Amino acid sequence: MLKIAFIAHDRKKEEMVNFVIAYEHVFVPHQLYSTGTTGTRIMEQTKLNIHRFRSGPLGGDQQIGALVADNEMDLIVFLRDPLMAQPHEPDIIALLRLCDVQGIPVATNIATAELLVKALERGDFAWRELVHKYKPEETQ
Ligand SMILES: O=C(CO)COP(=O)(O)O
Repeated sequence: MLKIAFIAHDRKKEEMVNFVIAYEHVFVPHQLYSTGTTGTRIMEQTKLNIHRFRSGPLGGDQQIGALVADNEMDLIVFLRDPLMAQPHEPDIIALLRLCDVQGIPVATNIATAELLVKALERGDFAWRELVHKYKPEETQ
């Protein structure tokens, strides 16, 4: 079971919901997380159970970032709006930076999200199970 997070900016929420509906069967066995409003929208349209953090502007990206910092998160689908300024831009950059620090697969557009979910479906994320199994004591 992997930990997967969904985050979408407002003008990307419909795309996110459609994406999750299309691959609901792939996500079912995993532990799912999201920022506040994104999770609400997904849960309204699917049968998935998602742990919702705060809304992005209220710290949700940072809460997911905390799991990334501990190398706990396995996959993030973060559909960003590249054409709209966000009040919490520093939080967004911080989350993406931490993904790069830990080497966490993160999709910031739907094309990459599709490729990653197909990789997930094929079992290409088995290496993440090994990361958890052999995580050094001091980082647990
Ligand atoms: O702003 C967000 C990510 O930066 C998303 O937050 P919401 O899912 O609460 O809209």
